Amino acid sequence: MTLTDELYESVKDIWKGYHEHPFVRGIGDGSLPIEKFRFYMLQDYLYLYDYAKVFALGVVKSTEPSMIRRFSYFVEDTLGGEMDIHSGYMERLGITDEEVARASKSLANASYTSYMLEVGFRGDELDILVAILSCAWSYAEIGHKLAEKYPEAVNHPFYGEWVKGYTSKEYNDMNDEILYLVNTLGDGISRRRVEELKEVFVNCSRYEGMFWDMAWNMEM
Ligand SMILES: Cc1ncc(CO)c(N)n1
Repeated sequence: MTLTDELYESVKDIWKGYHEHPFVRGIGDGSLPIEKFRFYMLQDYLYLYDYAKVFALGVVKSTEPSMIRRFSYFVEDTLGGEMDIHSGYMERLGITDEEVARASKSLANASYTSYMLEVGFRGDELDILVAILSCAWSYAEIGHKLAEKYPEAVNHPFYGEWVKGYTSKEYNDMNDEILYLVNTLGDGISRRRVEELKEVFVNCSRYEGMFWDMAWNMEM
């Protein structure tokens, strides 16, 4: 069993909850009220700046030139790739730069990003990749399952772009690369280390669940 198989095993019940979540299902069948999505988009936009910073901590913590470059590329891929999905929606939803500048993170968002940053400051490259993995991998899985369960979801006039973004080759390539790096760096680590990484993975997965609840309830 690879490290990522083992990590997956420890969160599969939590992840099942994402696929049944009313917010996620609402994106799939197009029934999600726009105001909830607007709330989510702004929060997720703020989230992604910190997510990029977690990758940036990987630049700081890495010693191998190839890893420094990988992390730097992930920073750029987040700010310039994934955030393109957001920019399109921000415009359509009328969320201006001023509104972003004035906005503050919800408690769930602030807790989640603080936790990931703390793992990044405290840990090494592998901790950083595992903290990131539950985000990247669960969104790839959500995109994939939505496209499978709701074949029309990608054509939805509003939510289609979101589903397309997270089922795109670029997004999935990045996730595959993180999976590969976790298994490579994690090859031969001690049981104790595996347990530490599982704790990070489970905590981040629980935070993902809180983020979906926060979005659905528009809860600051
Ligand atoms: C909260 C959250 N988790 C994961 C992703 C995917 O990167 C995202 N955009 N937002």
